[in-house]
Amino acid sequence: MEMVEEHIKGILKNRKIHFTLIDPDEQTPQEALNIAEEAILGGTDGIMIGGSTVNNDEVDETCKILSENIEVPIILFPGNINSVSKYADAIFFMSYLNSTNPYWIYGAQALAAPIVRQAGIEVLPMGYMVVQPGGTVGWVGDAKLVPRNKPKIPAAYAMSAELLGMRFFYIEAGSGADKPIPPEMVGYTKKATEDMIIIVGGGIRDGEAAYTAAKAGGDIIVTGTIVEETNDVRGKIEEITSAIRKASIE
Ligand SMILES: CC(C)=CCC/C(C)=C/CC/C(C)=C/CC/C(C)=C/COP(=O)(O)OP(=O)(O)O
Ligand SMILES: O=P(O)(O)OC[C@@H](O)CO
Ligand SMILES: [Mg+2]
Repeated sequence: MEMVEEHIKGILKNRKIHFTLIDPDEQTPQEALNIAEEAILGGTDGIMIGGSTVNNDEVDETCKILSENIEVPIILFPGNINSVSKYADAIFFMSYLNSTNPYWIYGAQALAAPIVRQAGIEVLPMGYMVVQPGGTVGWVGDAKLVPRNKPKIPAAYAMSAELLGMRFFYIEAGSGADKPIPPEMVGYTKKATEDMIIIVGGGIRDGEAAYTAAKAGGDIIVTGTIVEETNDVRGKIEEITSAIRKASIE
């Protein structure tokens, strides 16, 4: 397969992107494969593998079965240094920019670097920022959560992340958040950067919310919890991906 970053940029020339996040903690690898296949039929562009509490065997086994069966990119969204697998295509190599704990800002990255190089997977350098309510990842990551009414804060962080050479920036409301990232926050962040790929996730459950995030300036819209909750993965993802495509052409 072509390199994941090039693949993403190729799609972005024409439209915005949807990724499905699968938490390997929540189901067997075979069940994860079933979900991924349904999500692909629903139009998702890639599968992210991660969770805030996972172990390496779960990540490895889930990535392995996916890599043997699906064509879309498999991208690690690591919760810690044990979330690396050679069966993935790429990893969001992320720094948790609004953590108060140096481990999440830079310690984990230094510990993970040799493991990632050993795995031989593509690296996608990413700034990660968690906004209120923040959920489990806000708590686990000792975050100074961004207030929802301060849209310019992530914008300034994104600008600085771009200056440091990061090429992706993820604004996260927390998995299962009751409300997604406010659209004006996405908008300021997109405008503050020149070439960064802006990823938006947390609490997006339907076409309308996905449309809002894409329309506001999100390049990649992520949904995770919704596939754990619905019994119609394909239909739900179809609703979300068609809303993202609509936001892309308007
Ligand atoms: C660079 C490497 C390899 C590691 C650093 C990793 C960093 C900085 C992680 C930040 C902290 C963290 C715990 C992130 C988790 C992100 C994530 C995978 C969230 C999605 O998790 P879900 O599993 O949906 O949430 P729940 O655990 O609440 O279900
Ligand atoms: O589970 P949801 O709420 O879709 O959030 C996805 C992702 O942003 C979590 O890290
Ligand atoms: Mg989860």
